[in-house]
Amino acid sequence: MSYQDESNCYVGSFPKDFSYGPFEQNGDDDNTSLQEDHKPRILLMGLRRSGKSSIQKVVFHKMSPNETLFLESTNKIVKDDINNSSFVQFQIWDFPGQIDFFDPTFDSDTIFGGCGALVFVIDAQDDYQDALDKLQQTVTKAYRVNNNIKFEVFIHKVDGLNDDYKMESQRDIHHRANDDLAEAGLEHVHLSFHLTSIYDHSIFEAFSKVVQKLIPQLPTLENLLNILISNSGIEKAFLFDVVSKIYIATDSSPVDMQSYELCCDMIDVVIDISCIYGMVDETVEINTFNNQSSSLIKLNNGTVLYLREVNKFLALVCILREENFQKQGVIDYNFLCFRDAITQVFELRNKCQNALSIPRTRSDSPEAQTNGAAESVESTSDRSQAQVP
Ligand SMILES: Nc1nc2c(ncn2[C@@H]2O[C@H](COP(=O)(O)OP(=O)(O)OP(=O)(O)O)[C@@H](O)[C@H]2O)c(=O)[nH]1
Repeated sequence: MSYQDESNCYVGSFPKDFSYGPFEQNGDDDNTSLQEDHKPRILLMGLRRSGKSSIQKVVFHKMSPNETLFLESTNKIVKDDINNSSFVQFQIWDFPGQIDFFDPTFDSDTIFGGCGALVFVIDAQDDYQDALDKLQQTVTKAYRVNNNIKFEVFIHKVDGLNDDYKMESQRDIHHRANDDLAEAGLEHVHLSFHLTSIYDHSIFEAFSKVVQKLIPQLPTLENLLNILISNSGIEKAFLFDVVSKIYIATDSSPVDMQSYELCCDMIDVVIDISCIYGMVDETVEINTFNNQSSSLIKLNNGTVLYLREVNKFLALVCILREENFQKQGVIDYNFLCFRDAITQVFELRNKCQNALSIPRTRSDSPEAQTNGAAESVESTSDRSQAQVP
């Protein structure tokens, strides 16, 4: 199903109210709350037409890859708030390709200061020398402001390349990008490289890895998954954010792309069936993916895919051998323990967030506003920088 920007339409398999909220949030919007501005930010940067907006729309707004052909060029920073009750909470800022760091109105302190990860997109189907120059400039500028930023390079549009050329490009880009950084005296800065395309699952996999680096609870989640699989005879388990299909954690065994794709497809199947045939009581809520949701698919190679809902936005998808599924009772019991543990992690996180937001809420009060100059300066400059000349 494709994306349509009309009311009452569906976003992929989901009713629109199941998505992350407004389709796009303009940086000029006065309603942008302080709290939103304090979420970790992922910046999408790269040359014009490298595919930044397409990535954001395909991964987070269920736009079909073919529809990205009609996307118009971005000419100002577009902020998109990715926010649900799961661990996936951040803002994505999509930058125009022609951004000029030397323009005096480009406030790099504000832009890079609150940034968690910077995704730099390189069009691998094009000559990438200019992109590499821009990458060096961008990393140098960003690192000077904030040395905690995770730098992620997406070698993008690899769908058009054969396997040999893909590997060759990756090696070449990796080499030249690191040489450029060394030249700038930044040899200690780590760049992570991902081969991506919006036409397959690679973009979801790459974004999963970016997002995971911004989840402080990741080691706990991985630990819980390790305990679950070792006690249940499971081969591989993914904890999915069902709206975006990015996995926010997996156990410590290596991820192979085919397993990930199978699990993604399973989520699509479950959501599609739930939305088409699920019991919908419109007076209560339209959500048919709920705590009753589970699914079992037996494959012809003796393995089983098993999905269980963890909460409204999270699902556990496991791959296991058919003979191990005979003890389903044990698996289900272990799953309930796992779900309880996840709930506790959530509660703890919410407590911490509430504790952090109390001083902020106080500073929003009228009397605090007269004294809280630093906070208000930050928010004002944040918005004024939403426009790029
Ligand atoms: N073959 C292929 N084309 C892609 C891919 N991703 C994006 N494109 C195409 O690349 C073109 C440019 O995409 P945009 O998302 O508008 O690029 P952008 O970087 O946001 O461009 P600006 O807003 O001008 O900075 C569109 O025609 C997309 O369909 C990909 O993975 N593979």
